[in-house]
This record gives sequence, structure tokens and C-alpha cells, in this order.
Amino acid sequence: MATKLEKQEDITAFVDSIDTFLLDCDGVIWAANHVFDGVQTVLDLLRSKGKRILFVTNNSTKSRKAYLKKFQSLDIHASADEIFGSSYAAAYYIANVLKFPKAKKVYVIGMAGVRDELESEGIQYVEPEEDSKNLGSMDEMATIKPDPEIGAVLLGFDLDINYKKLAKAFTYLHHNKDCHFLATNSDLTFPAGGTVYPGTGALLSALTAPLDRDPVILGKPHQPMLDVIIAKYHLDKERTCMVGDRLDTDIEFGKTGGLKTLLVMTGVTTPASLEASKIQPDFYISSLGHLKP
Ligand SMILES: O=C(O)[C@H](O)[C@H](O)COP(=O)(O)O
Ligand SMILES: [Mg+2]
Repeated sequence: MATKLEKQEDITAFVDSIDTFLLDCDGVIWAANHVFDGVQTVLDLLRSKGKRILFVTNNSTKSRKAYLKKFQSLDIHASADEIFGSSYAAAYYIANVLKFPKAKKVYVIGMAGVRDELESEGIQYVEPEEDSKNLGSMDEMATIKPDPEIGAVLLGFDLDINYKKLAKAFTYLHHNKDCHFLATNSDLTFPAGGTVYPGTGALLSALTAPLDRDPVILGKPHQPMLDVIIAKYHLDKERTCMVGDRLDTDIEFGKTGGLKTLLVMTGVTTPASLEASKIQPDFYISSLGHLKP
């Protein structure tokens, strides 16, 4: 069972035992553009005690550059190389692991974050405005055909997801087993406005349900992102803590990776879902704003 961090001496002892905090964003730092109470103060306090802070988010809607702007606009101190998003993880994987051929294109269901990161890795993708042309009826939909130019389908969060995009992605994957099937993350819910909405995993299920194949998922709880972070910063896993609001992504990510784990209750996990879950963090706390050493 997880230990609740409540008493001042327990919080201080916990903070003293950690050198690096990997912080999830949605549900930990903010919900949309609302920063949770006390977060800026705690981050400044942790930095003043010499702690390293890295932001590790499954939210693919922004590139690292766009996240940096968001942090600045919300008065949260951050630098570009402290930000690891699933859009960057996906672009990095396509470029460096798949060694994606220059002549091929990625078919993207997703937002600017994914496209910007693909661009920074020199990967070609299908422009979104090419998508909906002449697809107003089912007869026109039947003009969607397999396309040998498409070497991968990448799905991330997309506010403008629609049947036409799904039909294209499905067609490329269904008819060409060599076309890579990738997703930035698989969170089933997305926290905002004090409640949750369908997340990227919910959108992904519209493809996985009719297809007989599974995607490679780049974000938490999958380990490639952690491998990159550990290698880049030479982190001591024993003194690194993953802080998140979600058990099946953040906490699972930290536990699989051999890190300490801290759950906050400002996102998708409720006291009842924590009690019912097989995945238990080492510690939990009501909010990051309460982690004042
Ligand atoms: O559906 C999603 O993509 C996720 O709910 C969301 O964006 C996760 O972001 P994180 O909590 O990892 O910052
Ligand atoms: Mg979260």
C-alpha cells in the first residue's frame, strides 16, 4: 500500500531522498491553462535545494518549443532540454529507431505538436488540409485507396479527429502490413476543467478495434522515453522520482523503470480508484503544491 505524505517531517525526508523529479504535466502541474495552487512555489523551492526537474508528458498536442512558451506564459521556470513530450518521443523513434526513408511520408492524426517535432527530425508527413478534400459522401470515401508513399501512421491527441482521417489511417494500415502503426500514448482519459474527457487512448481504440494489429506506443508507461532521459542525464534511479496523476501510465512507468513513484490526487486518480488498483505508488500526496520541504 502507498504511504500518504502529509506530515512535514515525512515530506522533508522524502524530498531529501530524491535528486531528480520527473514531473508529469496534465493533472500534476496544470489542467489545461490552470496551474494548480502552490506549484510554482514548490518547483522554485525544489530548485533552490539543488533538485533537478524534468517534465515528462504524454500530451502530444505541443512540441518542446511550444511547451517552453506555455511554461513561460504561466510563470513556471523551465528550459527546452528539461521537456520530454510524447510528440518528441514519436518523432525521435521514427527518425532514429525506424530510420524512416526520406521518400516516405507519415500519415498523422494529431495536432501541431506532432507535426512540428516530425519536421524538426526531417520527416515528411501528410499536410492536414489534404485530408478532407472531396470526401463528402460514402461514394467519395470509396476513393480512399492504399498509398505506398505512406510508411507510417502516427496517432496522437486530435481535437479535429473525424471519420475521414480514421478511414484513411485504417486503409493504409489494413492493406499494408509494412506500414508502421504508432501512437504517441494511450491514456484513456484526459483531465480538464475538474473532470475528465476521452483521451488519446480512446481515439486510438477507433483504429485498434477494427484492425488486427497493435500500435507501438511511445509515451509512458513505455520505457524508451525513460531510457533517453536516464542516458542523457546519467540519473541515479534510486534517487529519481516519477510524479504523476495516473496509475497505468506515470506510476507504471516509474515502477517498471526502477524509480521512486509519487501519485498526486489533482488529476485522473480518485481515492477509490487508488484503493482498487493493483498498481500502487510508493507515496501519494493531495497535490504537488503540498510537497513543500
Ligand atoms: O489523452 C492524452 O493524451 C492524455 O490524457 C494527456 O495528454 C496526458 O498528459 P500527461 O498527463 O502525461 O501530461
Ligand atoms: Mg497526467
